[in-house]
Amino acid sequence: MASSTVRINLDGKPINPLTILMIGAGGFIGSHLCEKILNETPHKILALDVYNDKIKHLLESDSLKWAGRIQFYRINIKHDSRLEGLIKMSDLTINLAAICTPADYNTRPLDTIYSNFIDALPVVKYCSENAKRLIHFSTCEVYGKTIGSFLPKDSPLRQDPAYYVLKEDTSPCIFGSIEKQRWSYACAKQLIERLIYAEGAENGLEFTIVRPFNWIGPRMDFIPGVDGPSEGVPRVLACFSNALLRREQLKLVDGGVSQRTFVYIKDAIEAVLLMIENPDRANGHIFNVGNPNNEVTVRQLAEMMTEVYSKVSGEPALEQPTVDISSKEFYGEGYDDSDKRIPDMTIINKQLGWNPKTSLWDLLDSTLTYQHKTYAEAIKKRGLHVLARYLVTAGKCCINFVKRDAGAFTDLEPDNVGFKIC
Ligand SMILES: NC(=O)c1ccc[n+]([C@@H]2O[C@H](COP(=O)([O-])OP(=O)(O)OC[C@H]3O[C@@H](n4cnc5c(N)ncnc54)[C@H](O)[C@@H]3O)[C@@H](O)[C@H]2O)c1
Ligand SMILES: O=C(O)[C@H]1O[C@H](OP(=O)(O)OP(=O)(O)OC[C@H]2O[C@@H](n3ccc(=O)[nH]c3=O)[C@H](O)[C@@H]2O)[C@H](O)[C@@H](O)[C@@H]1O
Repeated sequence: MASSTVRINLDGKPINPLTILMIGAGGFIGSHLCEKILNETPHKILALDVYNDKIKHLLESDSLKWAGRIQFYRINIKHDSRLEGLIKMSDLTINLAAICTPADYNTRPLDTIYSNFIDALPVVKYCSENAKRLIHFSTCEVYGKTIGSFLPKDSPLRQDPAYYVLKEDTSPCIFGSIEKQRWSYACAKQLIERLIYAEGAENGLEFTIVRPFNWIGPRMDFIPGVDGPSEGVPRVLACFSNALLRREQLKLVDGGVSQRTFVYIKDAIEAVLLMIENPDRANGHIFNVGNPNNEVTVRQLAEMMTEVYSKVSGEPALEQPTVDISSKEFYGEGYDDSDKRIPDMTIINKQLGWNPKTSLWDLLDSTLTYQHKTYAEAIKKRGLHVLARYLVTAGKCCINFVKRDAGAFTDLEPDNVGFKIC
């Protein structure tokens, strides 16, 4: 931050520079939060993660204006004795670390529960014991299914917001049966919320709990086979982006009838900054952070993304851009779904005056522009290599390498070798 003017918070109080320990800083939300803090505040960040690819641009150059205000710690919080020391060094801890992709919840339920509950325990304990403030990232999934989803399909009560709008202080948490392992994540997040709340009530922990409602934008998850495993299944934005980039059909799980509200990551991060800088208004609260105006079914999301991507890439959409798939085939046994997620905004409005701004069309436009610029070329190159590999294996051609002798065919990296098929 260039200016040395005193910044004031919502109550007109000066904002003192903070040292913030951000656990999970190398992820999607963490990378945007680091950028925001470094660009717009004088705060220091101790950025903790096992990966740092998404924040490399913030760490690399000494000449950057924020040099010295961010320090990366490659730490796995499952087993690292440095954690308590870092919490003690900081004014505030923000915990983002988690397994949070639905494809893992029913296939790796133990890892999911350990990551979202057991691994978060020491963070809560050290904050409480050392009287340090904690902002913990939970999820809108703690609400589970809506009450309305249990009503008969033709019940007029389904139109009544009392049966579907999700409120922090009154809505119940409704999960499926134990064999529906989808809910392992939501249940672990709910229990850590209850523990944090109890630490606040019994031991005076200063906490804020964030319940994100489908935050999306650039750098979310990975594109399978490019910057993540080929067989990996990321969240819906990256699944659909991947299909669009490869000119494949977008897969609609169980007909794509589930509904979601999507909020632009840059809007959501503004809410988090308000929480950081207004502790008197944020402590002791649980906040929904979402955009109730951006509701669509997953099918509508697929249609909109197809239209936006066609505009962004200049390529016409496929004749049949989507295909239905069962959840069992897509996610495996034990999957279940949230039917509808509309956040009630009363508490965040009252406490922090925050409202999201960006429409679904606009946020998809900027996000898909980013996806196209970042991945389209890499995917084309990889496609050529797969084709070449197939042709060689099938004995249909031989390959002349044109840049360097790359040794075994399997060692080829699209970026450093070219070839001619003959
Ligand atoms: N993106 C959303 O819309 C959304 C919605 C609801 C909840 N959340 C919650 O917000 C948080 C961040 O989500 P995200 O979308 O940025 O996910 P992400 O997967 O991109 O980021 C999580 C980061 O935590 C790190 N991490 C995980 N386990 C760790 C460990 N043991 N030690 C150190 N680092 C570890 C990962 O390497 C990753 O960089 C999560 O707690 C998630 O449950 C996100
Ligand atoms: O983002 C959130 O607020 C929370 O919700 C997500 O859960 P969900 O919205 O179900 O996950 P997505 O992968 O984004 O899927 C959204 C919907 O699209 C569907 N889907 C997903 C991928 C796909 O290729 N096709 C498809 O139809 C899913 O079945 C689901 O109905 C994840 O659990 C967390 O990241 C987070 O806590």
